[in-house]
Amino acid sequence: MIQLSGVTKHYGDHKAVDALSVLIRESETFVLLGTSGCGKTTTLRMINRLITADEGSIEINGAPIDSTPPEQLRRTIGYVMQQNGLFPHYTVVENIAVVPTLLGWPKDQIRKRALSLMEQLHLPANSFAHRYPHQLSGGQQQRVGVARALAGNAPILLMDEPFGALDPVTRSLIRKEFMELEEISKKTIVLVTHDIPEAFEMADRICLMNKGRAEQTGTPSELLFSPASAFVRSFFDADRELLELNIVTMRDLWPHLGEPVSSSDLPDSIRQFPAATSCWQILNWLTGEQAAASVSYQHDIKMVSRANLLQALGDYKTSQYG
Ligand SMILES: Nc1ncnc2c1ncn2[C@@H]1O[C@H](COP(=O)(O)OP(=O)(O)OP(=O)(O)O)[C@@H](O)[C@H]1O
Repeated sequence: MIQLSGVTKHYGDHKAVDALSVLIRESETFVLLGTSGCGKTTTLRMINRLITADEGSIEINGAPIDSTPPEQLRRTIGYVMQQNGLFPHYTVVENIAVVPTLLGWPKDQIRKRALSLMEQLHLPANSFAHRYPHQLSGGQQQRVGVARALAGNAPILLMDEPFGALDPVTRSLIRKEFMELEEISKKTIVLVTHDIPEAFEMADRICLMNKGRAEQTGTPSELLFSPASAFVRSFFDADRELLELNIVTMRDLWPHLGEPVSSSDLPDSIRQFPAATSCWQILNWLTGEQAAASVSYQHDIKMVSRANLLQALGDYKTSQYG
């Protein structure tokens, strides 16, 4: 758990972060979202003491961060930088090994950990282990950056626009691979991004920042459907339809769909989706030859066509936005 209370940072007369209070829960992915210059990176870097707050306090599991020397604190907090921040004269393995080495792990344990991370991050050791950062593509460098941040098994991971420098295809691929890593699910992750779809895809909760302040903190669904201010509402306007399709699941639409059917009435060929499936995924399936899909929830099954899905989505949105 990370608690920021009334945290403020000035640069000269400019308040980069202004009395920010947020509680980041254990094992959640918490996204700091906002336009350029709103104070996201400054906030992130205050958590691992790369920047010192002028006012307010930051606690990790109830202990003020300034009660631990910065170097020691940073060994318990992984950090992925925007431009990977790899050491240019270290090989891939040496870069990944930095924190475990500082932690005094035995050599073979370090090597084993580095090789296992390389495998998980799709960097085969036989071709990548001894390369230097300049011999890697941007996507590969970013994978090494992630591996390095994970290597020491830190319970907290800070990520500053980790996929920001990549092209959209690589970006979405690496993001997906990252989210599938098993060890990620147990970590408390604080991620900085200005990319709204990325925030929605990754976040358990989002803090939308504006001029150093938190405009609203909540789940993606809360921010989208129950904006706390005109700023929050307009921030999502350009992406609203796509976000809605991605965020609303068949479970949400369940009361707005037709009556359940008996499984014996279903054609053999019909594809069945779980209720956690998003509207976007079902609509993509229904764009082909498919006229209908079925959705299961608890012990019931319902049929959906494109038309009744869109109708149910319209009803759901009316009930949410009012
Ligand atoms: N070292 C510094 N000296 C002076 N001003 C700074 C410094 N670092 C950041 N700032 C200013 O503080 C504000 C917040 O910067 P910060 O990097 O936290 O924003 P951000 O939301 O992360 O932006 P971006 O998405 O562009 O990285 C900006 O106005 C920036 O110009």
